[in-house]
Amino acid sequence: MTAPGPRPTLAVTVGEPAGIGPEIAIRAAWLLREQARCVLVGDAAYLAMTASLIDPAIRLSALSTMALRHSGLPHFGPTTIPVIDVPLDAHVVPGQLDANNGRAVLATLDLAIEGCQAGWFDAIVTAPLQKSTINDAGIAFSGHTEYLAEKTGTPKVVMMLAGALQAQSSEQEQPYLRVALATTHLPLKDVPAAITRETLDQVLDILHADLRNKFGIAAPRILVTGLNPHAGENGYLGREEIDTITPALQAAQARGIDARGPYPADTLFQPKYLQDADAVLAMYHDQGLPVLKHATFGRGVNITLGLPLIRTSVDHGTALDLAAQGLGLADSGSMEEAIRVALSMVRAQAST
Ligand SMILES: NC(=O)c1ccc[n+]([C@@H]2O[C@H](COP(=O)([O-])OP(=O)(O)OC[C@H]3O[C@@H](n4cnc5c(N)ncnc54)[C@H](O)[C@@H]3O)[C@@H](O)[C@H]2O)c1
Ligand SMILES: N[C@H](C(=O)O)[C@H](O)COP(=O)(O)O
Repeated sequence: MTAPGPRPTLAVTVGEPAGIGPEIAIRAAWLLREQARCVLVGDAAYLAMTASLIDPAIRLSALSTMALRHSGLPHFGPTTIPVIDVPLDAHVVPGQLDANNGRAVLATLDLAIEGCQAGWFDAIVTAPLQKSTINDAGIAFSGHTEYLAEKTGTPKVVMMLAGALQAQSSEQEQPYLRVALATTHLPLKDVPAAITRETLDQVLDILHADLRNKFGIAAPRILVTGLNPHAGENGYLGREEIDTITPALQAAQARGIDARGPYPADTLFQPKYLQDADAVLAMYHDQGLPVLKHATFGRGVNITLGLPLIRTSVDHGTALDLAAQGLGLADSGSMEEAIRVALSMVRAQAST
Protein backbone atom coordinates (compact mmCIF):
# COMPACT_ATOMS: atom_id res chain seq x y z
CA MET A 1 0.00 0.00 0.00
CA THR A 2 1.30 3.48 -0.86
CA ALA A 3 1.45 6.06 1.92
CA PRO A 4 -1.32 8.69 1.71
CA GLY A 5 -0.21 12.19 0.77
CA PRO A 6 -0.42 15.13 3.16
CA ARG A 7 -4.07 15.50 2.12
CA PRO A 8 -5.57 12.02 1.63
CA THR A 9 -8.08 11.77 -1.22
CA LEU A 10 -11.62 10.90 -0.19
CA ALA A 11 -14.58 10.06 -2.41
CA VAL A 12 -17.63 11.77 -0.88
CA THR A 13 -20.87 10.35 -2.26
CA VAL A 14 -23.66 12.92 -1.86
CA GLY A 15 -26.50 10.48 -1.17
CA GLU A 16 -30.21 11.05 -1.69
CA PRO A 17 -30.47 14.21 -3.82
CA ALA A 18 -33.80 15.29 -2.28
CA GLY A 19 -32.33 15.11 1.23
CA ILE A 20 -29.68 17.11 3.03
CA GLY A 21 -26.80 15.02 1.64
CA PRO A 22 -25.72 17.35 -1.17
CA GLU A 23 -25.71 20.38 1.14
CA ILE A 24 -23.76 18.80 4.02
CA ALA A 25 -21.32 17.11 1.64
CA ILE A 26 -20.49 20.42 -0.06
CA ARG A 27 -20.24 22.32 3.24
CA ALA A 28 -17.99 19.71 4.89
CA ALA A 29 -15.74 19.20 1.85
CA TRP A 30 -15.24 22.96 1.50
CA LEU A 31 -14.66 23.55 5.22
CA LEU A 32 -12.05 20.78 5.42
CA ARG A 33 -10.40 21.39 2.05
CA GLU A 34 -7.00 22.15 3.62
CA GLN A 35 -6.99 18.76 5.38
CA ALA A 36 -8.63 16.45 2.84
CA ARG A 37 -8.77 16.22 -0.95
CA CYS A 38 -12.50 15.54 -1.08
CA VAL A 39 -13.93 14.50 -4.44
CA LEU A 40 -17.72 14.79 -4.54
CA VAL A 41 -19.53 12.04 -6.43
CA GLY A 42 -22.95 13.08 -7.70
CA ASP A 43 -24.84 15.12 -10.29
CA ALA A 44 -22.44 17.97 -11.19
CA ALA A 45 -25.12 20.42 -12.33
CA TYR A 46 -27.24 19.93 -9.23
CA LEU A 47 -24.22 20.24 -6.95
CA ALA A 48 -23.01 23.39 -8.72
CA MET A 49 -26.42 24.98 -8.26
CA THR A 50 -26.55 23.95 -4.58
CA ALA A 51 -23.01 25.21 -3.91
CA SER A 52 -23.76 28.60 -5.46
CA LEU A 53 -26.73 28.99 -3.13
CA ILE A 54 -24.72 27.94 -0.04
CA ASP A 55 -21.82 30.30 -0.74
CA PRO A 56 -20.80 31.76 -4.12
CA ALA A 57 -17.15 31.53 -3.00
CA ILE A 58 -17.28 27.71 -3.15
CA ARG A 59 -15.50 26.43 -6.25
CA LEU A 60 -16.51 23.08 -7.76
CA SER A 61 -15.06 21.64 -10.95
CA ALA A 62 -16.80 18.86 -12.84
CA LEU A 63 -15.01 15.78 -14.11
CA SER A 64 -16.55 13.08 -16.28
CA THR A 65 -16.24 9.41 -15.38
CA MET A 66 -14.86 8.86 -18.88
CA ALA A 67 -12.01 11.32 -18.28
CA LEU A 68 -11.38 9.80 -14.87
CA ARG A 69 -11.18 6.27 -16.24
CA HIS A 70 -8.95 7.42 -19.08
CA SER A 71 -6.48 9.62 -17.21
CA GLY A 72 -7.10 9.07 -13.49
CA LEU A 73 -7.73 11.83 -11.00
CA PRO A 74 -6.02 15.09 -12.02
CA HIS A 75 -3.97 17.05 -9.50
CA PHE A 76 -6.02 19.64 -7.63
CA GLY A 77 -5.22 21.96 -4.77
CA PRO A 78 -7.38 23.26 -1.93
CA THR A 79 -8.99 26.03 -3.99
CA THR A 80 -11.49 23.77 -5.72
CA ILE A 81 -13.55 20.66 -5.03
CA PRO A 82 -13.76 18.25 -7.97
CA VAL A 83 -17.11 16.64 -8.73
CA ILE A 84 -17.28 13.35 -10.57
CA ASP A 85 -20.44 13.72 -12.58
CA VAL A 86 -22.98 10.95 -12.05
CA PRO A 87 -26.09 12.47 -13.65
CA LEU A 88 -29.50 12.04 -12.06
CA ASP A 89 -32.43 10.81 -14.12
CA ALA A 90 -35.14 13.05 -12.68
CA HIS A 91 -35.50 16.67 -11.62
CA VAL A 92 -34.87 17.11 -7.88
CA VAL A 93 -37.50 18.63 -5.61
CA PRO A 94 -35.94 18.94 -2.13
CA GLY A 95 -37.88 16.88 0.39
CA GLN A 96 -39.66 14.81 -2.26
CA LEU A 97 -38.38 11.34 -3.04
CA ASP A 98 -38.32 10.15 -6.63
CA ALA A 99 -37.56 6.50 -7.30
CA ASN A 100 -36.36 7.46 -10.78
CA ASN A 101 -33.17 8.71 -9.13
CA GLY A 102 -32.54 5.50 -7.17
CA ARG A 103 -30.21 3.94 -9.72
CA ALA A 104 -28.11 7.10 -10.02
CA VAL A 105 -27.64 7.16 -6.24
CA LEU A 106 -26.34 3.60 -6.35
CA ALA A 107 -24.11 4.51 -9.29
CA THR A 108 -22.30 7.02 -7.05
CA LEU A 109 -21.43 4.17 -4.68
CA ASP A 110 -20.26 1.98 -7.54
CA LEU A 111 -17.99 4.76 -8.78
CA ALA A 112 -16.56 5.35 -5.30
CA ILE A 113 -15.82 1.62 -4.90
CA GLU A 114 -14.23 1.51 -8.35
CA GLY A 115 -12.11 4.54 -7.43
CA CYS A 116 -10.86 2.94 -4.21
CA GLN A 117 -9.99 -0.24 -6.06
CA ALA A 118 -8.24 1.77 -8.80
CA GLY A 119 -6.24 3.73 -6.24
CA TRP A 120 -7.83 7.12 -7.05
CA PHE A 121 -9.25 7.38 -3.52
CA ASP A 122 -7.89 6.51 -0.07
CA ALA A 123 -11.37 6.11 1.45
CA ILE A 124 -15.10 6.60 0.89
CA VAL A 125 -17.28 8.95 2.95
CA THR A 126 -21.00 8.63 2.30
CA ALA A 127 -23.75 11.20 2.81
CA PRO A 128 -27.12 9.65 3.73
CA LEU A 129 -29.31 7.96 1.17
CA GLN A 130 -32.93 6.86 1.40
CA LYS A 131 -33.03 3.06 1.52
CA SER A 132 -36.71 2.95 0.53
CA THR A 133 -36.08 4.88 -2.70
CA ILE A 134 -33.56 2.35 -3.92
CA ASN A 135 -36.07 -0.40 -3.19
CA ASP A 136 -38.80 1.61 -4.91
CA ALA A 137 -36.47 1.72 -7.94
CA GLY A 138 -36.69 -2.08 -8.01
CA ILE A 139 -33.34 -2.89 -6.38
CA ALA A 140 -33.31 -4.82 -3.10
CA PHE A 141 -31.23 -2.67 -0.76
CA SER A 142 -30.89 -2.60 3.02
CA GLY A 143 -28.00 -0.16 3.48
CA HIS A 144 -24.56 1.01 2.39
CA THR A 145 -23.05 -1.51 4.81
CA GLU A 146 -24.53 -4.55 3.11
CA TYR A 147 -24.12 -3.08 -0.39
CA LEU A 148 -20.41 -2.37 0.09
CA ALA A 149 -19.92 -5.89 1.44
CA GLU A 150 -21.63 -7.40 -1.58
CA LYS A 151 -19.85 -5.22 -4.13
CA THR A 152 -16.41 -5.87 -2.65
CA GLY A 153 -17.03 -9.60 -2.24
CA THR A 154 -16.67 -9.37 1.55
CA PRO A 155 -18.54 -12.19 3.28
CA LYS A 156 -18.88 -10.42 6.64
CA VAL A 157 -18.74 -6.78 7.70
CA VAL A 158 -19.50 -5.00 10.97
CA MET A 159 -21.39 -1.75 11.48
CA MET A 160 -19.89 0.49 14.15
CA LEU A 161 -20.92 3.98 15.19
CA ALA A 162 -18.64 6.19 17.25
CA GLY A 163 -18.66 9.62 18.80
CA ALA A 164 -17.14 11.84 21.47
CA LEU A 165 -18.98 12.01 24.80
CA GLN A 166 -19.11 15.00 27.11
CA ALA A 167 -16.18 14.97 29.53
CA GLN A 168 -17.23 14.54 33.20
CA SER A 169 -14.76 17.25 34.32
CA SER A 170 -12.43 19.78 32.73
CA GLU A 171 -9.41 17.62 33.70
CA GLN A 172 -10.78 14.45 32.10
CA GLU A 173 -9.68 13.50 28.61
CA GLN A 174 -12.72 13.57 26.31
CA PRO A 175 -14.23 10.06 26.41
CA TYR A 176 -15.11 8.35 23.16
CA LEU A 177 -17.85 5.76 22.70
CA ARG A 178 -17.75 3.12 19.97
CA VAL A 179 -20.76 0.84 19.52
CA ALA A 180 -20.47 -2.07 17.09
CA LEU A 181 -23.38 -4.32 16.16
CA ALA A 182 -23.49 -8.09 15.81
CA THR A 183 -26.28 -7.73 13.22
CA THR A 184 -26.99 -4.86 10.81
CA HIS A 185 -30.31 -3.91 9.15
CA LEU A 186 -32.52 -6.82 10.14
CA PRO A 187 -36.18 -6.93 11.10
CA LEU A 188 -36.27 -7.48 14.86
CA LYS A 189 -38.03 -10.82 14.49
CA ASP A 190 -35.00 -12.17 12.56
CA VAL A 191 -32.36 -11.09 15.09
CA PRO A 192 -32.31 -14.09 17.49
CA ALA A 193 -31.73 -16.57 14.67
CA ALA A 194 -28.89 -14.38 13.35
CA ILE A 195 -27.00 -14.47 16.67
CA THR A 196 -25.02 -17.63 15.94
CA ARG A 197 -21.58 -18.80 17.05
CA GLU A 198 -20.28 -18.32 13.51
CA THR A 199 -21.59 -14.73 13.36
CA LEU A 200 -20.18 -13.80 16.75
CA ASP A 201 -16.81 -15.38 15.98
CA GLN A 202 -16.57 -13.40 12.74
CA VAL A 203 -17.81 -10.13 14.25
CA LEU A 204 -15.41 -10.32 17.20
CA ASP A 205 -12.47 -11.11 14.91
CA ILE A 206 -13.31 -8.18 12.59
CA LEU A 207 -13.91 -5.74 15.43
CA HIS A 208 -10.66 -6.70 17.18
CA ALA A 209 -8.62 -6.56 13.95
CA ASP A 210 -10.00 -3.24 12.72
CA LEU A 211 -9.67 -1.53 16.11
CA ARG A 212 -6.01 -2.51 15.91
CA ASN A 213 -5.32 -1.83 12.23
CA LYS A 214 -7.61 1.09 11.41
CA PHE A 215 -7.80 2.82 14.80
CA GLY A 216 -4.32 2.10 16.11
CA ILE A 217 -5.56 0.52 19.38
CA ALA A 218 -2.89 -2.05 20.26
CA ALA A 219 -4.96 -4.22 22.62
CA PRO A 220 -8.66 -3.44 22.16
CA ARG A 221 -10.99 -4.04 25.13
CA ILE A 222 -14.49 -5.04 24.04
CA LEU A 223 -17.57 -5.24 26.25
CA VAL A 224 -20.38 -7.39 24.89
CA THR A 225 -24.08 -7.09 25.65
CA GLY A 226 -26.53 -9.93 26.04
CA LEU A 227 -29.47 -10.28 23.71
CA ASN A 228 -32.26 -10.65 26.27
CA PRO A 229 -33.38 -8.47 29.18
CA HIS A 230 -30.89 -8.78 32.04
CA ALA A 231 -28.66 -10.87 29.78
CA GLY A 232 -31.15 -13.71 29.99
CA GLU A 233 -31.50 -13.83 33.81
CA ASN A 234 -29.60 -17.13 34.08
CA GLY A 235 -31.68 -18.65 31.30
CA TYR A 236 -35.08 -17.68 32.70
CA LEU A 237 -35.43 -14.84 30.15
CA GLY A 238 -33.82 -16.49 27.14
CA ARG A 239 -30.95 -18.91 26.50
CA GLU A 240 -28.87 -17.12 23.81
CA GLU A 241 -26.43 -15.85 26.44
CA ILE A 242 -25.77 -19.36 27.79
CA ASP A 243 -25.91 -21.31 24.54
CA THR A 244 -24.21 -18.90 22.14
CA ILE A 245 -22.77 -15.63 23.45
CA THR A 246 -20.78 -16.95 26.44
CA PRO A 247 -19.16 -19.77 24.44
CA ALA A 248 -18.29 -17.26 21.69
CA LEU A 249 -16.64 -14.97 24.25
CA GLN A 250 -14.68 -17.86 25.77
CA ALA A 251 -13.47 -18.87 22.31
CA ALA A 252 -12.56 -15.26 21.47
CA GLN A 253 -10.57 -14.96 24.68
CA ALA A 254 -8.72 -18.14 23.74
CA ARG A 255 -7.83 -16.41 20.43
CA GLY A 256 -6.33 -13.52 22.39
CA ILE A 257 -9.28 -11.13 22.09
CA ASP A 258 -10.14 -9.14 25.20
CA ALA A 259 -13.94 -9.49 24.93
CA ARG A 260 -15.99 -9.66 28.12
CA GLY A 261 -19.66 -10.22 28.88
CA PRO A 262 -22.44 -10.81 28.19
CA TYR A 263 -23.59 -7.81 30.20
CA PRO A 264 -27.18 -6.57 30.54
CA ALA A 265 -27.48 -3.89 27.85
CA ASP A 266 -29.62 -1.59 29.97
CA THR A 267 -26.89 -0.96 32.56
CA LEU A 268 -23.71 -1.44 30.56
CA PHE A 269 -23.61 2.07 29.11
CA GLN A 270 -22.42 3.91 32.21
CA PRO A 271 -19.05 5.60 32.67
CA LYS A 272 -17.65 3.14 35.21
CA TYR A 273 -17.82 0.34 32.63
CA LEU A 274 -17.17 2.39 29.50
CA GLN A 275 -13.99 3.97 30.87
CA ASP A 276 -12.31 0.57 30.65
CA ALA A 277 -13.53 -0.25 27.15
CA ASP A 278 -12.56 0.67 23.60
CA ALA A 279 -15.84 -0.58 22.14
CA VAL A 280 -19.17 -2.09 23.07
CA LEU A 281 -20.55 -4.87 20.93
CA ALA A 282 -24.36 -4.79 20.96
CA MET A 283 -26.47 -7.53 19.45
CA TYR A 284 -28.74 -5.46 17.20
CA HIS A 285 -29.34 -2.03 15.69
CA ASP A 286 -31.81 -0.53 18.15
CA GLN A 287 -30.09 -2.02 21.20
CA GLY A 288 -26.87 -0.07 20.64
CA LEU A 289 -27.52 2.87 18.35
CA PRO A 290 -30.11 4.81 20.38
CA VAL A 291 -27.61 5.00 23.24
CA LEU A 292 -24.83 6.25 20.95
CA LYS A 293 -27.07 8.69 19.09
CA HIS A 294 -28.59 10.05 22.30
CA ALA A 295 -25.10 10.84 23.55
CA THR A 296 -23.45 12.04 20.32
CA PHE A 297 -26.07 12.84 17.62
CA GLY A 298 -24.75 15.39 15.18
CA ARG A 299 -21.09 14.52 15.72
CA GLY A 300 -21.19 10.71 15.53
CA VAL A 301 -19.74 8.67 12.71
CA ASN A 302 -20.80 5.37 11.13
CA ILE A 303 -17.91 3.12 10.09
CA THR A 304 -18.04 -0.14 8.17
CA LEU A 305 -15.47 -2.58 9.54
CA GLY A 306 -14.13 -5.63 7.74
CA LEU A 307 -14.12 -4.13 4.25
CA PRO A 308 -11.01 -4.10 2.06
CA LEU A 309 -11.50 -0.31 1.92
CA ILE A 310 -12.16 2.47 4.42
CA ARG A 311 -15.72 3.75 4.60
CA THR A 312 -17.24 6.25 7.02
CA SER A 313 -20.60 8.00 7.06
CA VAL A 314 -22.85 10.29 9.07
CA ASP A 315 -24.89 9.29 12.13
CA HIS A 316 -28.15 10.60 10.67
CA GLY A 317 -30.45 10.14 7.72
CA THR A 318 -31.69 12.19 4.82
CA ALA A 319 -33.70 14.66 6.96
CA LEU A 320 -36.24 15.27 4.20
CA ASP A 321 -38.15 17.55 6.57
CA LEU A 322 -35.21 19.97 6.67
CA ALA A 323 -34.36 19.67 2.97
CA ALA A 324 -37.95 20.60 2.09
CA GLN A 325 -37.58 23.87 3.97
CA GLY A 326 -34.49 25.01 2.07
CA LEU A 327 -30.78 25.29 2.67
CA GLY A 328 -29.10 26.32 5.92
CA LEU A 329 -31.03 24.19 8.43
CA ALA A 330 -28.98 20.99 8.35
CA ASP A 331 -26.03 20.53 10.70
CA SER A 332 -22.96 19.31 8.78
CA GLY A 333 -21.09 18.35 11.99
CA SER A 334 -21.44 14.60 11.56
CA MET A 335 -20.33 14.82 7.92
CA GLU A 336 -17.25 16.81 8.96
CA GLU A 337 -16.50 14.23 11.63
CA ALA A 338 -16.96 11.40 9.10
CA ILE A 339 -14.27 13.06 6.96
CA ARG A 340 -11.94 13.52 9.96
CA VAL A 341 -12.36 9.91 11.06
CA ALA A 342 -11.72 8.68 7.51
CA LEU A 343 -8.50 10.74 7.45
CA SER A 344 -7.30 9.28 10.74
CA MET A 345 -8.17 5.74 9.61
CA VAL A 346 -6.23 6.24 6.37
CA ARG A 347 -3.21 7.35 8.38
CA ALA A 348 -3.56 4.60 11.01
CA GLN A 349 -3.82 1.94 8.33
CA ALA A 350 -0.81 3.32 6.47
CA SER A 351 1.30 3.13 9.61
CA THR A 352 0.50 -0.53 10.44
N1 LIG B 1 -25.76 6.85 6.33
C1 LIG B 1 -26.99 6.74 5.78
O1 LIG B 1 -27.13 6.62 4.57
C2 LIG B 1 -28.21 6.82 6.66
C3 LIG B 1 -28.12 6.91 8.07
C4 LIG B 1 -29.30 6.93 8.82
C5 LIG B 1 -30.53 6.89 8.17
N2 LIG B 1 -30.58 6.81 6.82
C6 LIG B 1 -31.84 6.82 6.08
O2 LIG B 1 -32.39 8.12 6.12
C7 LIG B 1 -33.79 8.03 5.93
C8 LIG B 1 -34.51 8.90 6.95
O3 LIG B 1 -34.28 8.38 8.24
P1 LIG B 1 -34.92 8.94 9.57
O4 LIG B 1 -36.06 9.83 9.23
O5 LIG B 1 -35.10 7.80 10.47
O6 LIG B 1 -33.76 9.79 10.25
P2 LIG B 1 -33.14 11.23 9.94
O7 LIG B 1 -31.81 11.24 10.60
O8 LIG B 1 -33.18 11.56 8.50
O9 LIG B 1 -34.10 12.26 10.70
C9 LIG B 1 -34.38 12.14 12.08
C10 LIG B 1 -34.51 13.55 12.68
O10 LIG B 1 -33.22 14.13 12.84
C11 LIG B 1 -33.15 15.37 12.15
N3 LIG B 1 -31.82 15.45 11.52
C12 LIG B 1 -31.21 14.47 10.82
N4 LIG B 1 -30.04 14.88 10.36
C13 LIG B 1 -29.88 16.15 10.76
C14 LIG B 1 -28.85 17.12 10.59
N5 LIG B 1 -27.72 16.86 9.89
N6 LIG B 1 -29.03 18.35 11.11
C15 LIG B 1 -30.14 18.62 11.82
N7 LIG B 1 -31.15 17.74 12.03
C16 LIG B 1 -31.02 16.52 11.51
C17 LIG B 1 -34.26 15.34 11.12
O11 LIG B 1 -34.67 16.64 10.77
C18 LIG B 1 -35.31 14.53 11.83
O12 LIG B 1 -36.05 15.36 12.69
C19 LIG B 1 -34.13 6.54 6.00
O13 LIG B 1 -34.25 6.05 4.69
C20 LIG B 1 -32.91 5.94 6.67
O14 LIG B 1 -32.72 4.60 6.33
C21 LIG B 1 -29.45 6.78 6.05
N1 LIG C 1 -27.80 2.11 10.59
C1 LIG C 1 -27.31 3.40 10.22
C2 LIG C 1 -27.74 4.42 11.23
O1 LIG C 1 -28.69 4.16 11.95
O2 LIG C 1 -27.15 5.48 11.27
C3 LIG C 1 -27.87 3.82 8.90
O3 LIG C 1 -29.08 3.20 8.63
C4 LIG C 1 -26.93 3.78 7.78
O4 LIG C 1 -26.59 2.49 7.42
P1 LIG C 1 -25.68 2.28 6.15
O5 LIG C 1 -24.38 2.94 6.46
O6 LIG C 1 -25.57 0.81 6.04
O7 LIG C 1 -26.39 2.88 5.00
